[in-house]
Amino acid sequence: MAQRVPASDGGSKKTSRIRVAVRLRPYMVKEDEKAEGPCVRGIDSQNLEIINWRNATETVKYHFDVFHGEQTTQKEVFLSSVKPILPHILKGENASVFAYGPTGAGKTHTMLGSAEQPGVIPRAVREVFNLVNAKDEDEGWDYKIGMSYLEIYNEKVLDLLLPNSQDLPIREDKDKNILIPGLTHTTITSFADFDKHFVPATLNRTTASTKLNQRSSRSHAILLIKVVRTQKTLPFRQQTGKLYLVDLAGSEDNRRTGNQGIRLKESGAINLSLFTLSKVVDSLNSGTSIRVPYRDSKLTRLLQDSLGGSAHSVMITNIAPEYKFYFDTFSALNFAAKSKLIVNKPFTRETVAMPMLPVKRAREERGSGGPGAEPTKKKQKDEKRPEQDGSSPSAHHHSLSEPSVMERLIALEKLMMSCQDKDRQSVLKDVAQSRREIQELKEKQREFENKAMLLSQLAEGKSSETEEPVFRNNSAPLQRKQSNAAKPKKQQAVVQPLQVSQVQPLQQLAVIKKQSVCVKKREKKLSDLVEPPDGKENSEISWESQLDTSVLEVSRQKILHILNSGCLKELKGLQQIGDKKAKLILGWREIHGHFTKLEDLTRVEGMTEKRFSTFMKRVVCWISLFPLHTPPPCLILPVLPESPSLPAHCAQPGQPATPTATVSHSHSRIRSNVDEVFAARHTGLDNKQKLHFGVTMAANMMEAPTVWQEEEQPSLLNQEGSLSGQASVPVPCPPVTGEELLDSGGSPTGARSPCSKSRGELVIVINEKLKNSNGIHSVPAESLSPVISSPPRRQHSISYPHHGKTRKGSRASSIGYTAFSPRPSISRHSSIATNPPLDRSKVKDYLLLSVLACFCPVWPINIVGFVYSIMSKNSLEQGNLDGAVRLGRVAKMLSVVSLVGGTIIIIACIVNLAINVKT
Ligand SMILES: Nc1ncnc2c1ncn2[C@@H]1O[C@H](COP(=O)(O)OP(=O)(O)OP(=O)(O)O)[C@@H](O)[C@H]1O
Repeated sequence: MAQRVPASDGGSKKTSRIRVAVRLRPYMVKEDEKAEGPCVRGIDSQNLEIINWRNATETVKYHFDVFHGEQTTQKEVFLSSVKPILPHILKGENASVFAYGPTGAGKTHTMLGSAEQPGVIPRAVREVFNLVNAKDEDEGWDYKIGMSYLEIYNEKVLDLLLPNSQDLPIREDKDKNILIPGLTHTTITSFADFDKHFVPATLNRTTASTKLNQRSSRSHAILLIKVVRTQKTLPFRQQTGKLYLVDLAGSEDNRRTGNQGIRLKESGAINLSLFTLSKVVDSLNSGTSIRVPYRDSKLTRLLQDSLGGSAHSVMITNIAPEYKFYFDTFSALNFAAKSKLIVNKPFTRETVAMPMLPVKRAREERGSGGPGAEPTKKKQKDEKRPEQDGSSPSAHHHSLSEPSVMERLIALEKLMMSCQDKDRQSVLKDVAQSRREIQELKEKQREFENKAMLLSQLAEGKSSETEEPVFRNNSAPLQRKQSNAAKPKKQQAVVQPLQVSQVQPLQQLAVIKKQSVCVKKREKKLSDLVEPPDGKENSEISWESQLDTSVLEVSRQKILHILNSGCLKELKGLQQIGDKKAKLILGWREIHGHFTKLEDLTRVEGMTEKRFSTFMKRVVCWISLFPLHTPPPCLILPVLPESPSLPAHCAQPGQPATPTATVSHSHSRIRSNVDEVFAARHTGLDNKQKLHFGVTMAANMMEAPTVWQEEEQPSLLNQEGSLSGQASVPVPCPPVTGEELLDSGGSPTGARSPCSKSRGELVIVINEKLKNSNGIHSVPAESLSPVISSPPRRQHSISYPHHGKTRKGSRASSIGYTAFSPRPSISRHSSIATNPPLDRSKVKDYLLLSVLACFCPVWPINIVGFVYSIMSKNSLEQGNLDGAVRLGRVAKMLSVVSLVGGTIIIIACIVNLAINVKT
């Protein structure tokens, strides 16, 4: 969550008055200067005077922060007015520079300038890069710079980086931060990079010629430069500073501009927004007004932060010396004079990029039915305390956990996460190497934790039985066995982030379920837990407790990852997140930086606690079952010492014996990669039931192995933590049948229908090739149940019992996508898998054809065709290729019909005419 850290000076809360500079442009026509002389002139570097229109023998004097005379260069303006505020944005504070003044007074010249005389914008951006580059590496911060560019034209917010963009909405979050969901934000790495994006975007800005300015800006342009700096080490603080560079459109007297038609309309919008700006300034100055009318125009809404907000602001008021501009100049100076009284309250926007410790602890606390919110808060405070004083026992935990180790682990984890994108060969190498390193680090970490526990026990005088260590061990049960000889209660230690990594999915699934819950779960059905039949939502505990914390944590981190780095489309792919919410999330990110924890989502507009909890239920379940960025769902088959039989409570009356595969192994773990698992055929299932079906089956798959763990707790590891000897691998039947599924209440006895009678059939595809870098062997598919087939890798097998055939498609890793599909339905999933992505080049443009058709006398068919072709074009621009193709087809059809029909009509007319002429 973004925090407001007061930008303090010497401990006192800092306020910053808007700095107002006035710049007088030189005469454009030298003759004017000679003929009438200027109506305004500078007295010194801060004062100027203008002729009093009531009495021409008097002048009115003004005092500003800076006065730039006609001879002032662009560089001087930048150095004295703009450069001083730029360092603030590197500290997570906001800054804004806006040019104000009548049309033709030199605002664009000041802000943009020319190639020979670059203005504030290029100089400021270059300076930001200079400041970042000058930062010492040893300071320990990473800097990232990005840009957005928009214009407000006729009260529409348009993205200048995305030509032909639509009007974008302006939103405000709970913390009064203004955000524009959907606005393009581009990362820039150098000034040249900035130039590459900025120059063409500037050409997109609406300009036109008026009587007073050859190239008059018809819109307000706002360039946003965002600097995000992230600490390289724990606690990975992240500060986001924004620089707004605003070139306002000039106020216009339409009697003099000669505006008509569209120019007049533009002028009306410009004047109205500037009038609102002046009302805002008035109301801020009066100090009594209850409501500052920021919302009365888009301009003031966007500048809300800079006027009476949190930015360090500089206003450059441009004025012209000519008499014809007298009243504009006079009112601009009055506006500037009252603006300088506005006081802003800058603060640093700070987030923490990575959670320091696993969240599991919080859940454990809740699960223990213990303290409510207050004690939890207290605990959190306690956890923070060691950083400050380091005197409490828990301080030992922190100090002994050695940030450097944590950092290395996290770095390794990152490496492995990023490995997904690399070539598989190099990935395997990296992973193997990383695994070795992780193992070493884990050992080291464990040592520290043991010491930490010891110290804490000594300090608090409690036995290890009752003590709960700060770090929990979520490592795989097989590894834990080693140290579990004495079976201390919940003796858990080690490093959560590691288990997010790609190399660990099997362990994650192996510990998918707490042992005590697994049997109950068979009887109760997970579907009930995900969403109970009465429609009421279970408390968070009831569903979260069904998943292992490590899996839960991984899922949470995945969601967090998507929330923090996902594009609009990816966000929309999350359950419960529609277009609007995705945009709001993007906007929230814009303002606050990263989501530090999932609960931050509730701070996004419209995301109530209830919605959040539903969102979590669905998404966490799906992701935990089908990780998106990890390899396809894997199933760990439990390894038992000697052909163990299924525990009595797991045997189902009337159910065929659980098929068992016997495998000989001399390696540490037996691991079956269930390449893709899915169900087919859900006649009569609605979406909700399909969701239950998917979740239930997958959860059962993961649950099944732990059933045996409960009773047997087999210890197959030798000293090196590896397994030897013969092992039997029981492979469960699909644990939930279609009938069970439809009967969402479930049988109280937990008895299940035989697989053969099920309406939904689970097909497990075992990847025969699996023999991964770990030396882990797959379970041979032949030795498994008949329902388990072994198609080549990356093939998906769906069995339709009533068709008596199996359909195969190349649906590699598609389960992951299903987990993110807006409506998780298996049928949809299937369609995603079978429809290859459309090639953009295949979408044809029928605009010309439909325009031609418009000349045919078959109205309104041709007009409809024309409309369709435009819609197709729009869809293409919005990335909806499918829609574009469909609309294009209709457009083509209508246009062809129009052309053919029109041609026939024309020919008929000509023939008719010819006959008439003859007769
Ligand atoms: N300080 C200056 N020195 C030299 N030329 C200037 C200066 N200021 C403005 N000009 C020139 O005056 C003309 C009008 O300036 P500019 O377009 O920047 O005005 P503006 O305030 O942005 O007008 P509008 O609001 O209509 O866009 C331009 O040709 C510009 O080059």
